[in-house]
Amino acid sequence: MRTTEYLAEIIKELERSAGQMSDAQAEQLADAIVRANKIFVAGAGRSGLMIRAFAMRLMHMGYATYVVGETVTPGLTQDDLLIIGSGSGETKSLASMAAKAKGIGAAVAAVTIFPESTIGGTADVVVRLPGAPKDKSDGAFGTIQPMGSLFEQTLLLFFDAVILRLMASQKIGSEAMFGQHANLE
Ligand SMILES: O=C([C@H](O)CO)[C@H](O)[C@H](O)COP(=O)(O)O
Repeated sequence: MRTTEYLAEIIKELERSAGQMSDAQAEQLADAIVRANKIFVAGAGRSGLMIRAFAMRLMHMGYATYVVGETVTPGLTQDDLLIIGSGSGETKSLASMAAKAKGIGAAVAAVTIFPESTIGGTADVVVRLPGAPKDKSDGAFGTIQPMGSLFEQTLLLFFDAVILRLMASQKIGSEAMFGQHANLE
């Protein structure tokens, strides 16, 4: 296939994925974000890149948002929310982070392919997204893409949809958000 044909196939996969998501689960995540004092996000590898993009938009909206592991990230408290993006739901560092956050009394949200995973089972709010886990992308999960690519793309688009949902409910527009954007870049 040509590159543009692969791209068309990826877009078809994403359209199929969109039809498999739950609005009720998305609402639970949006509610948890609005209720939280501070929001922490965590993810490994490519899933981590996608959740960092989400953190930036939450910051643009005025939410106190931190990426776990950054030098300036403060401590988590019981009034806070930890959002983890993990396709497998089994990434060890994230599973232990979720357990620690629960021990502190914070709310934990997981966005994952597998709600029954270790991280999904620990979380208070679970959003299931379609996709193939990184070690089993053999066609059985309806994707031609390698490893966790479909999940990771879906994660980015899902988070952008959550941002639009929050912008509407909190009545915050793009111009106000741009006012929060980094001016030292
Ligand atoms: O980077 C990744 C890999 O490229 C899969 O496509 C994963 O996102 C990373 O290994 C984290 O895995 P999950 O926690 O299962 O998302």
